[in-house]
Amino acid sequence: MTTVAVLGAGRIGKAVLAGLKRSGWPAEDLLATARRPERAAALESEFGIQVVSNSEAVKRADITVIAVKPQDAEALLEELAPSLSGDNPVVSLCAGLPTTFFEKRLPDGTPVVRAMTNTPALVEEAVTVISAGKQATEAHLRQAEQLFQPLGHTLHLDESHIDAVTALSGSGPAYFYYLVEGMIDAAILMGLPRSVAQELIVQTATGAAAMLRDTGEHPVQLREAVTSPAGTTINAVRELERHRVRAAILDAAEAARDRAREIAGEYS
Ligand SMILES: NC(=O)C1=CN([C@@H]2O[C@H](COP(=O)(O)OP(=O)(O)OC[C@H]3O[C@@H](n4cnc5c(N)ncnc54)[C@H](OP(=O)(O)O)[C@@H]3O)[C@@H](O)[C@H]2O)C=CC1
Ligand SMILES: O=C(O)[C@@H]1CCC=N1
Repeated sequence: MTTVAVLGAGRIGKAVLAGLKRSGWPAEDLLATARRPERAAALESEFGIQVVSNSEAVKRADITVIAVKPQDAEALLEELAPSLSGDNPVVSLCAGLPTTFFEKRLPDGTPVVRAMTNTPALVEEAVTVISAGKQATEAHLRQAEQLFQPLGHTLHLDESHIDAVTALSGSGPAYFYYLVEGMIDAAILMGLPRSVAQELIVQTATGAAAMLRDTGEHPVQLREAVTSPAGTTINAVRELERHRVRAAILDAAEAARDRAREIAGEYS
């Protein structure tokens, strides 16, 4: 079996480990790293896997997943480079950092795959996009895909799209939570008890998401089905338009995309 090492098993790294375990990956073929001993101990007890040093992890792994924050990647790569052979693929989850960032710092020929997933990975509802760096072949992409399949959906896209993907699906859950928070506030404003407000809005969000997924209809059609002539919904839609919510969403996504580009510039 392929040995997978997850370097920096925080929120996203843990989601990858959990997915692999759910898919039946043997615990003895999974390795993780952490920089604090208490985190290492927690990972060992939660997953029943070995937590080792970064250099030992890459020496033993057939495929290495980098799941540290972008600002921690440079130091990590300095530590790793002497222990990597250049044959085994490295999969980066770091927002903003291009595959060239890794290719420059790792031994010549190291195949690098860039991936962007999202936190619904924790409930097997992620969407992960993977892109090949210069030395990554179709076989490396398939290997990377195996890691993300247990987390939800996986798509392949050219790396030129990954900053946009980061801004949309990577950050996207936060935008939906923000909308849900606003709707819960509206329920409180109108006097509903907080416990009812939460249930009402979370189930409305879940139901609307299930309709989008299961009917295959365009969101406009689904919205029209809710919006009765001279009814209540159109009054709300008018307010959303008056407050330029759609323009705000476009601007917000572009701002996230631009931050991803800025990160690339900061750590080129
Ligand atoms: N959160 C999200 O929704 C998404 C995040 N990403 C990307 O995934 C990556 C991880 O994000 P996230 O999981 O949220 O971040 P976390 O901070 O939760 O996890 C990163 C982990 O890496 C550890 N770490 C840092 N440096 C080292 C090192 N040298 N050796 C071992 N461990 C180290 C950190 O340790 P410590 O606990 O000591 O800080 C931390 O536990 C980021 O690059 C991010 O851009 C991608 C998609 C979605
Ligand atoms: O906010 C971030 O930088 C990370 C990347 C995508 C989602 N969270």
